[in-house]
Amino acid sequence: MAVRKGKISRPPKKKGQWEDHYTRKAKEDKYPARSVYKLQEIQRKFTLIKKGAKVLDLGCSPGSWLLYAAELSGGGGHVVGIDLKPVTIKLPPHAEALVGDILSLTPELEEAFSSGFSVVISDMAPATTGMKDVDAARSLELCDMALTVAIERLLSGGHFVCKIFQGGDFDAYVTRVKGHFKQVKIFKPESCRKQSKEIYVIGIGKKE
Ligand SMILES: C[S@@+](CC[C@H](N)C(=O)[O-])C[C@H]1O[C@@H](n2cnc3c(N)ncnc32)[C@H](O)[C@@H]1O
Repeated sequence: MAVRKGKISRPPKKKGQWEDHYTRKAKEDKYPARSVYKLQEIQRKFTLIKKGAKVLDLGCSPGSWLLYAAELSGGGGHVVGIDLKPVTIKLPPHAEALVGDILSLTPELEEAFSSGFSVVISDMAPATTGMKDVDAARSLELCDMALTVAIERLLSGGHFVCKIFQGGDFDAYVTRVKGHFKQVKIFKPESCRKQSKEIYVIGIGKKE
């Protein structure tokens, strides 16, 4: 490895190094991100989003889950997303994306989320540092907020999907989810990158 001016110089990344089958497929299928296939696998296994569903999508940018959830719920449904970043893709009329921070909701956002949802999905991810424990702790903070939002806004019998970076508090989080849902499943979609610590906690049937 060549060393210059005290810095380690790494071989340049090849163009498209992180492109894989799912990235290419997302482009072909006209979704803005490969993450759509994770929700698709979850949907194929658990059938959580039905026609007419009212869905809240936390961490929705760039909009793949939002678009897919809107396709599943159809025109009779409604999908609302929130993210720190705007969604710039064209959405169908029954889907909307709001900009905001789930960790400090403004009264306007509280209002937009006020009515009963049949499904709350969260693919939120913190900006990663590469430090496993820090990343897991930040992910957990987002997951706890997603669970709070789900408990407050889901209809009885509603479902919850939440991405989490596995860390020391993972089991305790799953226990918290179990307190509010009739069934809880842990699922790692095939389309998750193999090196990723992410996994999905799925709460089925919110308790009364
Ligand atoms: C993996 S991306 C979501 C991809 C999305 N599901 C899709 O399919 O297009 C994770 C998102 O979580 C968002 N996020 C992270 N922290 C957030 C917060 N505090 N409030 C809202 N969104 C947040 C990020 O801005 C990022 O866009």
